[in-house]
Amino acid sequence: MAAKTYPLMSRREVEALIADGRSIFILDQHVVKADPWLQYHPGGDKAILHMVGRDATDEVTALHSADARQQMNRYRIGKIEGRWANFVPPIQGGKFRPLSELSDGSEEFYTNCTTSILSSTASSSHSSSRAPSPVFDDTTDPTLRKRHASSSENPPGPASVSSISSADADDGMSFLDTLTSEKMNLDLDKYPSLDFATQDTIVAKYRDLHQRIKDEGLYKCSYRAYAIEVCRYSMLAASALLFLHWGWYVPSAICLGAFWHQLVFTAHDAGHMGITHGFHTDTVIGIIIADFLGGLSLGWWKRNHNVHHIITNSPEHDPDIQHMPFMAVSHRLLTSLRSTFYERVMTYDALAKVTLRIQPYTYYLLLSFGRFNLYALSFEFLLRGQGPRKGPAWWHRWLELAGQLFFWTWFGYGVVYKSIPTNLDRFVFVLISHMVTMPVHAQICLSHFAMSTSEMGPHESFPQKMLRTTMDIDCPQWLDFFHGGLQFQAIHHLYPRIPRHNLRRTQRLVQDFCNDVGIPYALYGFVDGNKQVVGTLADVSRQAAVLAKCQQTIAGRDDSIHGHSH
Ligand code: HEM
Repeated sequence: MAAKTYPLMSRREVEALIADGRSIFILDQHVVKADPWLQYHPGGDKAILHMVGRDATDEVTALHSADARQQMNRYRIGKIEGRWANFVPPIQGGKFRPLSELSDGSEEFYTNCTTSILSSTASSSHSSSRAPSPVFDDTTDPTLRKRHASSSENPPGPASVSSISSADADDGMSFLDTLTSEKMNLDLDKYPSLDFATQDTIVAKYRDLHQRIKDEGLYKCSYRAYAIEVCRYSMLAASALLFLHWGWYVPSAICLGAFWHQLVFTAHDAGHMGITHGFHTDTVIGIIIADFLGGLSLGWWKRNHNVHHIITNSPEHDPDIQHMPFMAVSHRLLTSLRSTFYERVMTYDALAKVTLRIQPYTYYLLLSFGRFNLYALSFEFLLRGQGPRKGPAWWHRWLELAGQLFFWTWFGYGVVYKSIPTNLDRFVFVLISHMVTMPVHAQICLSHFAMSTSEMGPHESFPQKMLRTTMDIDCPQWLDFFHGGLQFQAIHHLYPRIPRHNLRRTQRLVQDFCNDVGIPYALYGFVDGNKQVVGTLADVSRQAAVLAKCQQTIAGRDDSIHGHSH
């Protein structure tokens, strides 16, 4: 059968369709209109909305099976010629012009490219994607943008508060804007240029590497490695039951916590289709682990995590770094940003002003109670039906609800209520078993909290963004079971469906790739990585203190002006 041909579409035509409310992205040089599929999409609508107006080829390849990719052909409406220049998607504040506004032409095409880069730092909390950017607003051609002379001398890590001059700091917003510029400049210095030629080379090499990974069989799951995992899980579960039977509640709680801690890693693998690579099979494995054995919703986690993988470390869009009012890893959260994931303003309120000031000290304590919060979020997700209600994943919610019933029966009724005699013992058992899972929460935060949260615009390639916002943890191979594959986050973000037990082998290939294209590969020891995270929290805490001072000064100045005028 002859391959279907599609009409050639200009960037301007695509822009006009998006202005008209269509959800359009580019895949393999084709224009894909996803509107009819949005409500059926197992990955949720937000995952697609963050790709509108962009070339989504690398994101789509990373996150889908070959079958799903095949399905996307049904939604093709045209093709494009040449290099696609990404727009800022509407969900991120991008503005699109209907056809009537301007006619098509090369000059406008050029303006459009430039505009979308200039608007790169526009946040969804701004009314327009064309808000001036502190770094790019005096730039006319992004492809000509100069790297900073001092690039190699800049220390890694966040800009220090002391580097902000008092002139900048004389009002709160200019202080925060200066910080934003500083951090973006650090990234511009540290990472390859965002011009099209450089980014295209990175993408081409990233795709070559993907082919090599496939050729080397690194997508093949090691079932032997999972058999060892299952033995470990079974031993922990059996020990928890045995100790419970003997009335040794504390050792039992520790074993149960360790069992949950370990299970999370396999649920994560399954959630990424990283075991059998079958969407439904892996999801069912994930639901059995997360819901039936752990009482947490896999669907809730996927909904968050899918978006996190697409716009990693974006303060407005990535739910994994949105923990206001308890924690903030970016000074930008001090401006009450609007979360496009939660669809609400993350107010920097009176409570946040207190909690963020002490966040480096409360961080691990908060993480210790993380699992309780996850129950609440799971219930909300399942009861409100926030997951896909139609399409291939419609029934996952019902299986999850059955899983919740099962969990609260065996754990809530069977273990806590029936097997433990006193309320005090029950309380201690629940507390310890849940707090023992803290390292997994720390591990998740570790990968991203100390990495850049700067938005570098729509033309940054997928691999560069993933490596700029994610760090890996160096550990000896025998400790891999403790980190559960999450120590290879950067590699996992580049290729999320690679089975966990092959990530160590993939690491060497990725390191070569990074050296080749000049992207720094962030690799820290476990302790050093944690120090970086606490350092970032301390930085934001100090920035909050400076902001408060700026605001006090302004309030004082206003009062005295007011006083004089009377
Ligand atoms: C018309 C376009 C699309 C179709 C037909 C489609 C189809 C699918 C299908 C069938 C799955 C199930 C997993 C699989 O079999 O691979 C899936 C999952 C997923 N899709 Fe899409 N997709 C589309 C566009 C996108 C876009 C643009 C993104 C953003 C990068 C995206 C992100 C995801 C994610 C993150 C998952 C994982 C869901 C999970 O495991 O819970 N999809 N998609």
